[in-house]
Amino acid sequence: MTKSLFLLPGDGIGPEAMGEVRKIIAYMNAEQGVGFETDEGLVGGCAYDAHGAAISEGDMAKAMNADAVLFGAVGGPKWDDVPYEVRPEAGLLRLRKDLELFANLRPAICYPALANASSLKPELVEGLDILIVRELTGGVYFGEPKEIIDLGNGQKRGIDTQVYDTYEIERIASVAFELARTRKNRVCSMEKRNVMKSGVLWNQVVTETHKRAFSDVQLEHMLADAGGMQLVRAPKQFDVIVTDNLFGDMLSDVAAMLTGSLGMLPSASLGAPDAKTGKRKALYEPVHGSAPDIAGKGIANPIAMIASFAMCLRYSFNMVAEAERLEKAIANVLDQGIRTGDIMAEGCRQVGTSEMGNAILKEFSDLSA
Ligand SMILES: NC(=O)c1ccc[n+]([C@@H]2O[C@H](COP(=O)([O-])OP(=O)(O)OC[C@H]3O[C@@H](n4cnc5c(N)ncnc54)[C@H](O)[C@@H]3O)[C@@H](O)[C@H]2O)c1
Ligand SMILES: CC(C)[C@H](C(=O)O)[C@@H](O)C(=O)O
Ligand SMILES: [Mg+2]
Repeated sequence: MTKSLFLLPGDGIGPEAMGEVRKIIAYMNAEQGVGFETDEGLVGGCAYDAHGAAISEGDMAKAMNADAVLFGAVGGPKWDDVPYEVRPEAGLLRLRKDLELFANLRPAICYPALANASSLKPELVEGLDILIVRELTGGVYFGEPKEIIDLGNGQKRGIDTQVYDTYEIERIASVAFELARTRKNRVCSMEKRNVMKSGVLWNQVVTETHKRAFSDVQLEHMLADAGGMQLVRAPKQFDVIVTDNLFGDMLSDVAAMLTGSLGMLPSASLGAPDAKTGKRKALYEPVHGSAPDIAGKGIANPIAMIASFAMCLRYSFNMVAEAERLEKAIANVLDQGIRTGDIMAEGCRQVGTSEMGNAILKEFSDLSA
């Protein structure tokens, strides 16, 4: 079986974090004979600089044909004034939409050694293990019309449209219920049915999907604003949270801070399994952005990117033991008190991006021996 990986490091700290994953891939090929075949392309601002588009057609085709895409981050102030259609973020949105990556899995795990790094009291986050399942190809991100119109009276109107069809809600709810069965068997669905028609439909379809095929899973509904509050009040009450594209974006950044830093949160963006082969298209992306404030300094935390690669091993290549070993390597390095600046604490040793990557690779290779 081929194992093709298409790497899109992107902008800002994206290439810095991806460099650490590249080392792990090289190690797995050289020492474990895994046989990953890698190729690389441009996405985001760097693609705009090279081709005038946030991703070229050639790189889109490569992403489409790869077994898995590894994505770094895009964006930055350099491209603040480029036309909206070709802004860096458009490259990521096109990848998600064209590859039909409707299910974005964002696990928020608080590693024991980092309970003190969260902005919340340690007892609230110790042992935290929640999974946000974010709908990724619908909602207000892609709904039409999406425009700014001139009203002709000195006023303009900005329009975004929140749209969800039954099948979109059904398939993301099914993913959440299936994943809950492998965890604590609980799903909390978040929408705003008190204000939004799409929220009313979301609530109905999740309820019906549950009744039809997943009644063994415990289901709860919560208004998304209250859900945000509960996430910081008592986050451990949740197991799996399923929500729409925009609420999922915001709630996952909130969840990131429960784990200590945005630099800790990985994600997997998955499509539906192919009817014939069972294979699903997939892109693995840290939740954080290009972090322009620290880009180029060699101090970014590469853990979100490395943990995204662990998700790739698990979901795209069924290399579950290797994924667990890589996650254990991350936990061990944190236990040793090795920290990048964003999760630095008293008594720990502060390191840069590549030193953190090297420490994780060493643990990974020790655990593999
Ligand atoms: N997936 C993506 O490519 C993605 C995601 C979010 C934002 N963005 C883009 O990134 C740019 C910057 O956005 P932003 O500043 O709102 O969000 P950001 O995630 O880039 O940064 C927010 C804060 O978190 C810190 N941070 C983020 N990742 C870190 C890491 N790995 N290690 C240490 N610190 C880290 C940053 O230094 C910054 O202070 C924007 O252009 C935005 O559109 C891209
Ligand atoms: C960069 C941006 C398009 C993206 C999103 O809004 O989905 C990011 O914030 C994320 O969380 O993945
Ligand atoms: Mg976001």
